Amino acid sequence: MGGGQKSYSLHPHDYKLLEEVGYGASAVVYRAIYLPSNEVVAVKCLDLDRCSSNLPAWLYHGFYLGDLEGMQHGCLDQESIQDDIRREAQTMRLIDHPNVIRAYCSFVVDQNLWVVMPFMAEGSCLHLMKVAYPEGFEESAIGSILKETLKALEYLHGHGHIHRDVKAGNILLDGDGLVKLADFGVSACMFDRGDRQRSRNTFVGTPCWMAPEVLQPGSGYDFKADIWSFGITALELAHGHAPFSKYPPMKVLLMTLQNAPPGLDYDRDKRFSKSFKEMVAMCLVKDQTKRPTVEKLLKHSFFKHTKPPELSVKKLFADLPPLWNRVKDLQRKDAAQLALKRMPSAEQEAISQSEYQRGVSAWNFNIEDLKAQASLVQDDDEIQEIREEDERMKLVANHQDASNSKSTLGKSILTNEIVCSEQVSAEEVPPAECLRKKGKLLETDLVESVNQWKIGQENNGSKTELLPSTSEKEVVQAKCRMPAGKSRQTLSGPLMPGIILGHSTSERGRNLERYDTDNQPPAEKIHNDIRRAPSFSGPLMLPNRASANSLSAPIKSSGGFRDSLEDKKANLVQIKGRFSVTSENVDLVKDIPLCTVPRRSSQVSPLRKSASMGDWVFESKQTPISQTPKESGNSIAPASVLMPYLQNLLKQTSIQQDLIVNLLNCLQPADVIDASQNGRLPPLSRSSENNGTVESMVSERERLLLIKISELQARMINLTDELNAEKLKHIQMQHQLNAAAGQEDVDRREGDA
Ligand SMILES: Nc1ncnc2c1ncn2[C@@H]1O[C@H](COP(=O)(O)OP(=O)(O)OP(=O)(O)O)[C@@H](O)[C@H]1O
Repeated sequence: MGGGQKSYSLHPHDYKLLEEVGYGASAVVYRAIYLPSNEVVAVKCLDLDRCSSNLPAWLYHGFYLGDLEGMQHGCLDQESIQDDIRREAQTMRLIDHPNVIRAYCSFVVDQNLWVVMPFMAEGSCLHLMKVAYPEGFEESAIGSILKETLKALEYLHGHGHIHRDVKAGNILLDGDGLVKLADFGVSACMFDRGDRQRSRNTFVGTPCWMAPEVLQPGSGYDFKADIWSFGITALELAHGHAPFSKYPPMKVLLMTLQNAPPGLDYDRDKRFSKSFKEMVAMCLVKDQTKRPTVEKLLKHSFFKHTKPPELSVKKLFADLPPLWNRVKDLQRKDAAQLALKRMPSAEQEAISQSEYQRGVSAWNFNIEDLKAQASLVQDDDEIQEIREEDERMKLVANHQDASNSKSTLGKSILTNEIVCSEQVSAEEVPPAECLRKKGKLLETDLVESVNQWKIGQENNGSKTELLPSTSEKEVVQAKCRMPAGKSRQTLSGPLMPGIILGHSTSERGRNLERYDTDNQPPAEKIHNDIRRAPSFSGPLMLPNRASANSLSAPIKSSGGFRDSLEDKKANLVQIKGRFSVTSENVDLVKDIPLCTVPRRSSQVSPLRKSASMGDWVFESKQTPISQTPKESGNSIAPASVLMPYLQNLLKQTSIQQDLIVNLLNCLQPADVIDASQNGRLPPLSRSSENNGTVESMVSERERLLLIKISELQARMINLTDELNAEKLKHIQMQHQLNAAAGQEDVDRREGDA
C-alpha cells in the first residue's frame, strides 16, 4: 500500500480554491489548483465548529484527519483522541487503491480542516442522479459502478476496515468514468480493540443504508454491514433513491429492523435482469452471517459481464454541463425555494429538512428528540410505511397484538376501501389511504384500518378476493378521492390524484413524484413543497446548498418536522399525544369516511367526473348534512326548499346506517358482546327502509357505537405508543450499557497499565 507518493504542501496559500462542487454534513468541497504543480485537486473544508457535535465519531473514525500540526481546536485537546487521529492519519496515508479515494494531505486553516484529495470531475453518483437521472441509472452503468465499489470494499475489508457509509453520495466519478469510494468519516477498523472496538457497537452511518445489526445495539457487526449498505446502494442506483429515504430517521430505523428487507421486485422492476435482482437479494439478508463476502459477490454472475466504466459510466455525463455549473443550478433552485417560503419558521424548517434529506453521516442519535418526532409523525408514516412495504409486495405484518388477527376483522371495511383507486391494484393502496382521501376522519380509524388491512392481507392470502364489483369499486374510489382543500391542510400526506396514480404502477411513478418538483419552476415547486410539507413522502425540499449532496435521512432531531406538525396540530384535537381529530366543526357522524360505505343502487351519487383531471370530485352544491334549516334561513322554509334537504338527509342517514354496520363488523366480537350485555348498545336490527321511529333509534345507536369505537381506538393508540416508547427505551438502555461496558474496559486497561 502507498509508498512513493507525491507530497503536497501544507500551506493554504499553495492552493487556489475555485468553484464549490459539493457539500456534506459539515464540509464544503471545492475544485482547487495546487499551485506548485498546477494540478487540479479537490479541497474538502471541514468546519470544525459545525462538526464538533459529531466530533467523537470523526475523531474515532476519521481517516481524513491527517496532519494535525497546529490544530488548536478545543474539541481536540484530549491526548488519547489525538493519538487516535494520528493513527488514522497514518492509515489514511497508506491507502492506495484505484477505487478508493485517498487524502493527499490535510491541515488546519482557522477553524477549518482542509483535506486535499484528487478532484473527481463528475461528483458523486447521487449528485448525478439528482441532476440527470432521477429514476436511476441503466443496468450496465449500475453494474460497472457497483463492481468498482466492490473492488474498493475488497481492498478496505482486506485491510481490516469497515467503511460503514457506503452509499451513492460517497461514490465519486471522474471524467473518464473512473469510480472511487470516498468518505471514511465513519469507518472503523476491525483490528482495533478498546475504544475503537467499542465503536463497532455504536450507531454510525446514514439510516437508510444502515444494516439491521448496526441499528440493533449490542448485537455487534462486522464487514457484512458494508454488504448490506452496498445492497441498499444498488437499489439507490436502480431507482434514484434509497428505500425508505423519504421517512424520518426513527421510522427508517424501525422499518429496517422490523420489515422484510427491501429488494428489486421481480415484476415491477422489469427493466433489470434476474441476476441483478438476485445479487441485490443476496446482500439484503437480515442475518449478517448469510450475506456473502465481497470476494464472493465479485464472483456473482451479475459482475461477470459488466462493461468497463469508461464505456458504461462515462456516457452518463456526456451531455451535461461541468459539475460546478450543475451544483450552482441546484443551489439557485434551492435558494429560490427558500426565499419564497415566507413562513417565519421556514428557514429553520428548511435547514432541518435539508439536513434530514442530505444523508448526513455519523449522526449521534438523540433518542428523546427522535421519540418525539416519531410519535408526532406516526400516523402519517404508518400509511407511507404500508405503501412502501406493499410496493415491494413483501408485506410483513408487524401488528403487535396477534389476538387482533381475526379473520373477520374489518372485512367489510377492507372490501370497500381496498379499491380506492382504479389504477391501483388491491395491494397497492391500503384502506387507510382511502380513508385519508376523505380528509376529515379520525386518525385512529386510519391506524386501525392500516393494521386491519395488514392482518387482512396476511389472513386472506389473495388480496384480489377482497375486491367488490367494478361499480362498487368506482364509487368508493370516487369518494375516496374527494379533494378537499381543508382536508389537505388538516391531514398530511399526498392527497393529489397524481400522487395516487403515481403509486399506481411502479416505482417509476413514485420516482416521478419524488423528482417532479426539481424540474419545476421555483414558484411551482414551492407551492408543491408547501402542500406536501407535512408529508415525508414528498420530493426534495432542499432549500439550501445541501441539495448537492444526498437525499438520505440522517439521524437528527428536526425542528422542521415539529414545525409542520405544530401547524397541523393547530387544527387538531390531540388525544393522548398521537391520534387526532380535526377540531373545526368536528361532527363524528358527518366526519366518518364515506369511502367505508358501500354503494347503494338507489343512491344518487354526489360525485361527478372532472373533465380535466379525469378524476372524481365532490359536487360542491351538495347540501351539507350538518346545515340545519335554521342555519340556512332561521325561519320555517317552504316545503319546496325543505324537501331536497330532507331527501338528502334521508340518504345520508341511510349511508350512515350502512357505515355503522360496517364499523360494527370491525369491532372485535368480544367487545360487541360485552357492550351489548352491559346494555350500552341497543340491539341492532338492520332495516333497509328508514322512517322517523327507526331514525331516532339509529342515531342513538350511532352515538353509542361511535363512543365505543373511539374508546377502542384510543386504547389501541395508547398501547402502540407505549410499545414504541418501550422500544426506544430499550435501545437507549442498551446504548448506555455498551458505553458503560466500554468504559470499564478502558478503566481495566488503564489499571493494568
Ligand atoms: N474529491 C472530490 N471531487 C469532487 N467532488 C467531491 C469530492 N469529494 C466530495 N465531493 C462532492 O462533495 C459532496 C460532499 O462530500 P462528502 O460526502 O465527502 O462530505 P461529507 O461531509 O462527508 O458528507 P456526508 O457526511 O453527508 O457523507 C459529495 O457528495 C460530492 O458530490
